[in-house]
Amino acid sequence: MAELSFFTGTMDSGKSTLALQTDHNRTARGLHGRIFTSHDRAGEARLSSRLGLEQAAIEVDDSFDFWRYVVTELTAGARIDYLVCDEAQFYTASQVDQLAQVVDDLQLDVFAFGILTDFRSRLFPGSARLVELADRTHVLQVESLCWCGRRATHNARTEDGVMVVEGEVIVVGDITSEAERAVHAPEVGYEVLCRMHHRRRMTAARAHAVALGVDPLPFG
Ligand SMILES: Nc1ncnc2c1ncn2[C@@H]1O[C@H](COP(=O)(O)OP(=O)(O)O)[C@@H](O)[C@H]1O
Ligand SMILES: Cc1cn([C@H]2C[C@H](O)[C@@H](COP(=O)(O)O)O2)c(=O)[nH]c1=O
Repeated sequence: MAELSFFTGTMDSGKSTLALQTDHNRTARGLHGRIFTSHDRAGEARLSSRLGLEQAAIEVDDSFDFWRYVVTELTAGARIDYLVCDEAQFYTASQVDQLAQVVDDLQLDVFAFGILTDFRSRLFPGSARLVELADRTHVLQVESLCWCGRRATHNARTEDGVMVVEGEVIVVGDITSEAERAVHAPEVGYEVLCRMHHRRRMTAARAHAVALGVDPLPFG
């Protein structure tokens, strides 16, 4: 039986790497897949991993129809055994419904990868629909860590180094390392945090400033 599988984890937990590995292992066994992504950091129609692997992919915008795409390809004689769908948090709920239809009515496996919540700790619509519809939801095994050492569960956004909780939901960007932050805090960056430090808006830089006594605790 074909399945709709959803693999989720914070930013930098290895989802894109697993997406590329999933495709690689199936291609190596003679299966034929299609790779999809949306707003990848490497640019349009690319699926990239921080480990340096990158692949061409089909860009999914809001008007893209998975069901129509697959049916058109199969009707034209193409062979498709599975779909790999990265950055699935950016897909619309209807697109996730189309993926479920592809699984049920065409018996193709669908492997979807994405973060669950945005910088405000609200579910992305695509991820919410995946949790509702997936046959299996897997949380990635490689744990990202908060600066305090706890498991990171939340994605924080920073603007000029300061954590923000208001703004556009989609802003493509990357995790900023401590070393990068020390030299230059980018306009928009991301940092993974545990829930407590996300609630308290306590990024690594802020914790450092508090420890040095130059920043008050965020109470009141
Ligand atoms: N220099 C490095 N050496 C080893 N592993 C790394 C390095 N840089 C990133 N990683 C690992 O790469 C993974 C992030 O990969 P990626 O697939 O891009 O994540 P995601 O798609 O979840 O954001 C993490 O598991 C991280 O530990
Ligand atoms: C939290 C959050 C993230 N994004 C963007 C930032 C990145 O471009 C991607 C996540 O990619 P990854 O492969 O999982 O690292 O999503 C966003 O647009 N809005 C957010 O709230």
